[in-house]
Amino acid sequence: MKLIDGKATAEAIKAEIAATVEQMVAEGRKRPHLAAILVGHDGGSETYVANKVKACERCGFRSTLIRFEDTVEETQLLEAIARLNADADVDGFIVQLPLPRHISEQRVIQAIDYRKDVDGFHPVNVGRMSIGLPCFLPATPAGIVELLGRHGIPTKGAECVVLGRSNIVGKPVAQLLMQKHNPGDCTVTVCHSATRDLKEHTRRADIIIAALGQPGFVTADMVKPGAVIIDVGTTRVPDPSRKSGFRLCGDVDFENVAPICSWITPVPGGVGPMTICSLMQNTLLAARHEIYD
Ligand SMILES: Nc1nc(=O)c2c([nH]1)NC[C@@H]1CN(c3ccc(C(=O)N[C@@H](CCC(=O)O)C(=O)O)cc3)C=[N+]21
Ligand SMILES: [Mg+2]
Repeated sequence: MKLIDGKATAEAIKAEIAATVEQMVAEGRKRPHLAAILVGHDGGSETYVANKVKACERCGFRSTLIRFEDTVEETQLLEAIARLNADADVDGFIVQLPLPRHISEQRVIQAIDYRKDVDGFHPVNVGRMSIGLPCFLPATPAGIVELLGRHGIPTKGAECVVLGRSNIVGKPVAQLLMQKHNPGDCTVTVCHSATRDLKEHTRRADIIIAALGQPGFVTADMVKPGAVIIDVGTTRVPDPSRKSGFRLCGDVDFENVAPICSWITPVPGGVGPMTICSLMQNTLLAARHEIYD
């Protein structure tokens, strides 16, 4: 079994980005600028946004964090988005999800100028991705594809089973892996809560992408020996023995699955750091106007 070190891969990519940024600055151009809107004080969201701010520093980007209480009205959020859309210094921004129930995530996402939508969640970017046009790719799927590519994991003709059908991971990663890309050219099956005989599918898979948010869901009996396992889960499970009071749990029973597979991503230190890194790559693309004018 070989471990896919997402943390080290992300560090290497951020070093490449930082070098590009210093070159831009030396040429007299402005630093890329990423903004984030954070609503409320959800522990996970706080951590992710803090990691994004840290990654911006590492890449030489400017970053701005805009906070709202979870009682914020949708109109106030839409106003903040309109200001970021109009701010010429901001190259890209994200609105951290999930949002409180009284706010429509779709209305919020659609208010973002798709040319600054570095999360790749706007319907224009989703649509362009699905027909293979240049666009901002969603960060987690892009990070997964990058991990496969940088580790030389063959995908052409591979049977790939995706567990989960969310708009931010399951659906887009299935799209990317079935396209005529390298990495790509997989035969993709998307499984979800209504799938019958799940094990029938997973046992055939050369690559399993677990993105359903259920700790330890993928067990050894579901995995073909030699398969590649990508674990997208990051559930916080209470753990009194930790100072934080919790530990991060992936969707894969790592202890029992790792010995039988060829490659596996750990949690933490696998897909999570790559997600952040893809966001930095998108912000650089936005600042350089490489996708939209
Ligand atoms: N608009 C929006 N865009 C997102 O990209 C987005 C989002 N909303 N909402 C939530 C999910 C989740 N997500 C993660 C980011 C970093 C880690 C990450 O850095 N994980 C570290 C550990 C972090 C920790 O210690 O908790 C790791 O796996 O090693 C994980 C998950 C981005 N998301
Ligand atoms: Mg909501």
